[in-house]
Amino acid sequence: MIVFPNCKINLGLHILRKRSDGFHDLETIFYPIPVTDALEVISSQELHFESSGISVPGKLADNLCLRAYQLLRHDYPTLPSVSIHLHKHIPIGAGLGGGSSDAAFMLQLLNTKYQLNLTASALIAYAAQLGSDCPFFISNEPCFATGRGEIMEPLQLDLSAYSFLLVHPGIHVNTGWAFQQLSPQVPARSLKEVIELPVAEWKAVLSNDFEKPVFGQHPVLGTIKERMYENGAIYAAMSGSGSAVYGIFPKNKIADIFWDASYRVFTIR
Ligand SMILES: C[C@@](CO)(OP(=O)(O)O)[C@H](O)COP(=O)(O)OP(=O)(O)OC[C@H]1O[C@@H](n2ccc(N)nc2=O)[C@H](O)[C@@H]1O
Ligand SMILES: Nc1ncnc2c1ncn2[C@@H]1O[C@H](COP(=O)(O)OP(=O)(O)O)[C@@H](O)[C@H]1O
Repeated sequence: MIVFPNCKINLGLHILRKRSDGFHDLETIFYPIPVTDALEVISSQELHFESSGISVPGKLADNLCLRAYQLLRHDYPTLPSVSIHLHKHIPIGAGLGGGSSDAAFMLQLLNTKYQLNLTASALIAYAAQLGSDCPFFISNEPCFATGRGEIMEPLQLDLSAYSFLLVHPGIHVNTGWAFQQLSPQVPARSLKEVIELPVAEWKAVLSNDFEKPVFGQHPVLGTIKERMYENGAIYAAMSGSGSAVYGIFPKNKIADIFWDASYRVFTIR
C-alpha cells in the first residue's frame, strides 16, 4: 500500500500561554498543501525501514514512521511486521509538518491495511502522542486549532481560487528553540474571527508570532516575504516556526521571481 503524506501551512499563529507540561497553548489555522512525500508499506518477515530523497537527520528508530508503527504495535501486538519505504520530498524542519504528516499517514495506513477499526478520534489520540502537529493530518482539512494543536474545528475555508508559492531557503529552525523565544499573549482578536475577512485584508490583520524572533535570527526570511509582496502576493507569511515562507497569489499569477539556486521552491497553481 502506498500513500502520499502532504504538508501544511499555518495561516496565522498565536502563542497564548505556557502550560505546566512545558508545552504552549496556541491558536492557528492549519491549511493542507499538496506537496507530498511517498510512503510505501508492505507485509514482511521482519521490520525494515529505508528512505530515499532528502535524508532525515537523527537515529533510524526516531523516524516518525517507525515511531507510529511501534506505537500501534505496542497496543496491537499481533500487528504484522512490515517493510517501510519513505521517499522524503517535503523540506525538513521547515514548519511544513512533513514528519508529522508521515506519522499520521502511517497510523491511517496501518489502520486500513490491517483492519484495526480505529475511529478518527482514536487515531487523533495516537497522533497527539507523536507530535503536536500530527493530529491535524488525520483530518487533513482546513481547521481552527487550539490546545497544542490537537483541538480542531473544521473551517469552510477554500483557497482554491488562489495560487501558492512556497520557498524554503534551507534554514532549519528548531521548534523547541522557537517556542522559548516568545512571550505568550492572548491577542485582542481571535484568528477564528480574523480568517473570516477577505484574503486581501489579511496582510493588515493576520500574523504569526514566530516571525519576530525567527526573522531576527535569519533576516533573509523577512527578505523572502518582502519579495513575495513586491511580486504580487496578496498575503505572505512564514509557516509555523519556519523556515518556509509562503505567498498567496491571484490564480496563475505567480511572477517569475529569481531565487538563490540553493532554495527549494514549490508552486501550487
Ligand atoms: C509550531 C508548530 C505550529 O503548527 O509547527 P511547526 O512549525 O513545528 O511545523 C507546532 O505547534 C509544532 O508542532 P510539532 O513540530 O509537532 O512539535 P512537537 O514535536 O510536538 O514539539 C517540539 C517542541 O516544541 C515545543 N512546543 C511544541 C508545541 C506546543 N504547542 N508547545 C510547545 O512548547 C516543545 O518544547 C516541544 O518539545
Ligand atoms: N519522517 C520524518 N520526516 C521528517 N522529519 C522527521 C521524520 N521523522 C523524524 N523527523 C524529525 O522531525 C523533525 C522535523 O520535523 P518536520 O515535521 O519536518 O518539521 P517541522 O516540525 O518544522 O514542520 C526533525 O528533527 C527530524 O529529525
